[in-house]
Amino acid sequence: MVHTPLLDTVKTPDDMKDLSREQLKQLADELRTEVIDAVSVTGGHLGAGLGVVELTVAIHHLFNTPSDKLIWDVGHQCYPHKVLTGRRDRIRTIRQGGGLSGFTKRAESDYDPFGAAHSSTSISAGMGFATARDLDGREGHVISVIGDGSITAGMAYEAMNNAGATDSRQIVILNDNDMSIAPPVGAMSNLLARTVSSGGYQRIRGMAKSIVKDAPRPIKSTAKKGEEYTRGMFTGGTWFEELGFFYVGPVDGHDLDALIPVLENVKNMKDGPVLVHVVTQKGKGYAPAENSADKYHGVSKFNVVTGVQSKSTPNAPSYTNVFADALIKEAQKDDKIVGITAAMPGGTGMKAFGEAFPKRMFDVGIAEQHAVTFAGGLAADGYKPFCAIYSTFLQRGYDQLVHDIALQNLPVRFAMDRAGLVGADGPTHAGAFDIAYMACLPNMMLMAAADEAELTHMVATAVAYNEGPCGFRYPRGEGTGVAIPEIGQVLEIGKGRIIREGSRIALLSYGTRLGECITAAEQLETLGLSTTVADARFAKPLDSALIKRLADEHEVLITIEEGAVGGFGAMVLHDLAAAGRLDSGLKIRTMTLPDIYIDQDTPHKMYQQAGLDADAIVAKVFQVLGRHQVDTANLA
Ligand SMILES: Cc1ncc(C[n+]2csc(CCOP(=O)(O)OP(=O)(O)O)c2C)c(N)n1
Ligand SMILES: CC(=O)[C@@H](O)[C@H](O)COP(=O)(O)O
Ligand SMILES: [Mg+2]
Repeated sequence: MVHTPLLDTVKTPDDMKDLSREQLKQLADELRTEVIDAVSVTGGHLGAGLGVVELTVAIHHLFNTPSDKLIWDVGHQCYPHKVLTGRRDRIRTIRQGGGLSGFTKRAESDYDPFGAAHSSTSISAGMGFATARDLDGREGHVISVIGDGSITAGMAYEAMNNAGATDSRQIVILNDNDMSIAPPVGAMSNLLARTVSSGGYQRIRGMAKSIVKDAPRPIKSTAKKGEEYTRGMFTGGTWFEELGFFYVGPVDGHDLDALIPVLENVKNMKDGPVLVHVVTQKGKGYAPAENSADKYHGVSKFNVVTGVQSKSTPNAPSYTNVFADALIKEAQKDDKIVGITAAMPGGTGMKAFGEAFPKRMFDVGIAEQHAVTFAGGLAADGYKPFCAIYSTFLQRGYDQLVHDIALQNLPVRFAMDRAGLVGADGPTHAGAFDIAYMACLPNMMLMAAADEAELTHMVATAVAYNEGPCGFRYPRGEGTGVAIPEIGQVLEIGKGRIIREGSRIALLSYGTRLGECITAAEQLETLGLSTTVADARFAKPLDSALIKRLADEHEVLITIEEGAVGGFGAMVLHDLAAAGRLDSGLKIRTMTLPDIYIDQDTPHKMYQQAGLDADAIVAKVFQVLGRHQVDTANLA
């Protein structure tokens, strides 16, 4: 049991207001211990939270949350914030079914004024709060905390460009730990590194003098030195100031003696946006995190003493690894293949690709919009770009998909990882919509892998398909354990396959629900219902001949997919309607994710809740036939 005498007295941030500096330091230590202990039993995002313990304490000590609005970018660093804001009793439920979300969530607490999980939204949202406050003539502060990784995304620049031209009071805290999930990339990252390493550059203007007047001596002398620097010096401060922000920093984000006076002065500023550049260490205060390459960005349960994470032995390779291996093999034969990731080299398998082909892999930072159009340019000039982006994050590049890729019919290949429900990350990360948002685009060719072997074939098919853009989707986690071919075979475009032949019920699967369909078919068979199972492979172009055959030769046709309404099932309905096949007595149903956001749980339970497992398929068949499942005697 963790010994936290001071933390025990903090039920809400109000209990922190009168704490002395020494007590706040003790509180930070206890808070760090509590977060480490909690994540050791739940797993989750750890390194980012450890890096902002002091910052979280300082903000809640100084500002009047929840009346003042505190907006965490991404929200993966919010565990210390949750502990201090009345959720400590549930912190060991974080990311579990029925428990706290792993991100900030409006429905969860008044202290989470804006939900997140996708990055780089906090400055825009903060500006919205600041503007609403100003329009109402209210008082109060708006604080957005954004990381050095997240500030690389276009949306953050759009927000700064807008906010910097106003005199609306808004505080942006740039939490610079020189890390994204992987090491950060890009010119902004270089600029921040130069800014931090240049140390005593801080330029002082009238306001900054008051900012440093309460600061401890080392900061004061740094600031004084800063006065002597010439105006044209190239520093991060200059850059943000050119954009209209009052820049303060860099400040040691683990030193409450530095942080509190600086934030206190910033709090007293009257007009305009201010950016406080805080330097922190990801994983701070926990040696295994500090010393690991990924700073314990996301961990499974672990032993607090050793830092060793529990690892379940996989039964099969992950889809991500199968994709990466297949692409590497294809790239050995075809030097036009290049890989692109938007700050997720490990998660998408692009790290392995980059190790095999250092000059042919591009990590563009958190910049999905740019990644898509960058791929478009490469494709337009003869390359075969594989843009590997999680389904949920590709949403951010949607106009680029439409306008830059599909409309121009450019052969960019979209490898859409994390398709379907993902588990602990919950609804923000569910790959729910890509079938619908991709299938409606003219020129787009679309596939979904039913297992690892199919994924290998789809990689080969995507390499061979140069007529226009295409996408293929596959889920998070391990595959089914089927044998993986050494090299994939090129599939016939728009042709599905029959997995098992039956006569009365037809199950048409798109993606990895195929296994559940086969299980359901076996159950139905034992109940006397002869069932065909087909794997559509393609959502676009659809295998109209296969669909027609299933419709013509069966009493019931059910489509199943790991996606939202408006996706594969809707495509099949359109196809049948166009062929006049909905005018007759065909009993057709579409099984999709329900039209709700499903909270985090194990993927198994989430699919159960979604009604997309074998039992639900069997139940659906009985419902269509108008029979109760227990009434098995007269089924055949
Ligand atoms: C739009 C989007 N793309 C990718 C991600 C995945 N992602 C989550 S956190 C993260 C790194 C963020 O780095 P930074 O903002 O510096 O925060 P840190 O983890 O270093 O505290 C990434 C790439 C995301 N959440 N949203
Ligand atoms: C916060 C965030 O967006 C990532 O850290 C994400 O949680 C990673 O998900 P995977 O574990 O599926 O790579
Ligand atoms: Mg960072």
